This record gives sequence, structure tokens and C-alpha cells, in this order.
Amino acid sequence: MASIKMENVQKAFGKTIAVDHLNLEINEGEFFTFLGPSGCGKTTTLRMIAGFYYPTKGIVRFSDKDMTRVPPEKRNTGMVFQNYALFPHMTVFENVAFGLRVRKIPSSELKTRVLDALQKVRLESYPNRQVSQLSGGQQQRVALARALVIEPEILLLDEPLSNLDAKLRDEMRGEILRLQRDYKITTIYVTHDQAEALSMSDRIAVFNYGVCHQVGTPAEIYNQPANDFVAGFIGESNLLPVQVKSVQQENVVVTLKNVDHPITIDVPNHAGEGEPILRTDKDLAVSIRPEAIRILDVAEEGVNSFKGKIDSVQFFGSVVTITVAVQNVFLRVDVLNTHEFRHFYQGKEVHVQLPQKRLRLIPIISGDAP
Ligand SMILES: Nc1ncnc2c1ncn2[C@@H]1O[C@H](COP(=O)(O)OP(=O)(O)OP(=O)(O)O)[C@@H](O)[C@H]1O
Repeated sequence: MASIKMENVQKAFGKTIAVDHLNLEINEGEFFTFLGPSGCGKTTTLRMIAGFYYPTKGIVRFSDKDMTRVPPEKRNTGMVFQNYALFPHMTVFENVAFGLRVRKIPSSELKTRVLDALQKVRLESYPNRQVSQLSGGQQQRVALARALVIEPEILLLDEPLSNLDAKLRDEMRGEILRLQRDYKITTIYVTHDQAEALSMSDRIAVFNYGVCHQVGTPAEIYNQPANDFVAGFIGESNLLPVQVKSVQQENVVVTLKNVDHPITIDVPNHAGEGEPILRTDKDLAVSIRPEAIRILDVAEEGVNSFKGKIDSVQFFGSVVTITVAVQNVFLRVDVLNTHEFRHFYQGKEVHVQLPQKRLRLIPIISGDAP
């Protein structure tokens, strides 16, 4: 097992800056995910860790050792690619044995290690099959066995489940987590699928346009998004552009932009809790998750309670999504499918309550794309 450190790393391809100012620390044994939309720099970062690319600037360390310009074959990392990159004309056994043959492992040890790896990915009955005769899920298991058999210090997985159907993807998520725990291996997982990232990772780094916007546990990323990009990319979020009226030690009072009659919202002040001080001269938004908003028949005493009208009710099975219009602001509210939701219908006058603790005041950076 190794830890990984990236210190002020940049990677440029000609004029394109694929990754910039990247500072990351990944702990030994951690399941760490790079999450972001297509083209945000996830794969480039993974390839700099594998050694397929060298950074233009900055340092990559494994357990404090400078690896920045060490070639891939001297790094002791195992990689699984999106398209598996198996050798189609070889058997399952030979595919898995490949890395051991390159390392000149004696044949009796090689056999034991390959069969052991095949057993770990539950393919012990197929050593002599041609990989072209396997299903997508089975091919993915061969790719995992091939990466793990060399006993790497670091396992790198680049969108490994994107070619599988939804059910198989679910199954393979569990398999990958089980293998990661069995081998106790530092793992980096690249995906653009936020559900995959939230459900599998110890920690997540969220990327956009080559910049890492936030690093945190799944709950931190979901509950305390750093800006409107993170809030919008992970799960659903109501993002309300606001102007700051007053800043107190415990709370910040803001007013909603673009409404006819003033609406004042009271949000917690997170400054001093290890979070950066908000620049109130920048564009800001209040963010709140749809499941955090309460719909009430009558107004409740206290702050952040507003009159509105139900605009639509959408039934999704376990969850019902209700859109409430407060003046010309549309709030998405998710409620569980309990008997309560039947009281909600289009056109009904209601009150919405935004619990203060579930609100966050965050910078709007979406307009800052390069
Ligand atoms: N070999 C290359 N030559 C030139 N530009 C590249 C190269 N590799 C990546 N890029 C550019 O760098 C940026 C980041 O690409 P990267 O593949 O790292 O993104 P990604 O987040 O992994 O996207 P995807 O999920 O689509 O693979 C993109 O703008 C891409 O076009």
C-alpha cells in the first residue's frame, strides 16, 4: 500500500491545460474517486499517477518518494481501462499471467498466483476460455484479476463499469469494493457517475475544467458543497441567487434576487469553521437539497417560511417531486411516498419552510469557465 501526493501539478497539451494547480493527498488503503463531467481532467490525472503522462509542472509522490518522472513499469500500479484492453487472442489464464511473465516470475508461482487471482474474481472455472467468448462483466473481472495479480501498491480504475448494463454495474460495484478490502489496496476510481462516487468512495475529488473544486467524504460533498458547480453536479439542488444584507457572527441575512416582493433568508455563517471566508462582493447563491424543504399547510412561526403554490406533482415511485412556486421562484421539494403526499395537488396554496441548518451560502462559479 502507498499514499499518493500531488503537489501543484499541471498538465498541458499544447495550449490546452488539462489539469491545473492540483494539490491532492490520498491516504494508504483509501478508496478515492475522481468525479466530474467529460473532459474535466480525471483521466489525465490518473495517467499522471500511472506514469503514462508526465506532468508539465509539479510533483507526484508515492509514500513521500518522488515518482514524477518514473516510467510506468517501475511504479507498481495496476490499471483497469474502460474498454478492458484485454488480449483477445489469449485465454483468460494467459491474460492474467501476462504481467507476471513480464516480471519473469517462475512458472509454479505464476500458476498459483493466477489461479488465486481468478478465484478472487470468481472466474476459477474459466482459465482456458478465450476472452472473446466472455460476457462484458466477465471480461471486466479478467481485467481486474490482471491488474491485481501483480500485487500493485496502487490500483487505478478508469470508468471500469461504463460498458456494463445497469444491473451488472450494481453487482460489479460490490465486487470491486470487496476486492479492494480483500487486497487492502490504495484505489483511485475515475467516474462521471455521481451515484457510483457517493456509494463507493471513502473520499471524492470533484473536477471541472481541469480544476479540483472540492475534496471530501461523500456526505461532506453532498451536504456542504463548495460552490454551485459541486451542488449542481452531485444530486439535485435548489440554487437561489442572493444578495447579502448583513453578516453576523452566527448567521448571514440575504435577499433573493429577481423577485417582485422582497424575500429575506437567514443562513448559517460557516466562516471560522475551517471553511473559506465568503467574498460578499462575488455572485452568491443559497443552496438547499430538495429533501430538506418542508411543505406545510399553515405558516409556521420562525424564519425562512414562505407562502407558495404547488406548480406540479411528479410521482417517481419511492419519491414524489413537488414543485412549489414562491412568487416566480420554483423550488423542488422531494417527499417520500407516504400517505402524506396525497394532500399535495397542483394549485394548492401552501407554505414552504427552509430549515436554517440545511442552507448553505456558496459562490457561483459556473460563469467562470475558461
Ligand atoms: N493526449 C491529449 N492530447 C491533447 N489533449 C488532450 C489529451 N488528453 C486529454 N486532452 C484534453 O485534456 C482535457 C482533459 O481530458 P481528460 O481525458 O483528462 O478528461 P476526462 O475528465 O477524463 O474526460 P472523459 O470522461 O471524457 O474521459 C480535455 O480537454 C481533453 O481534450
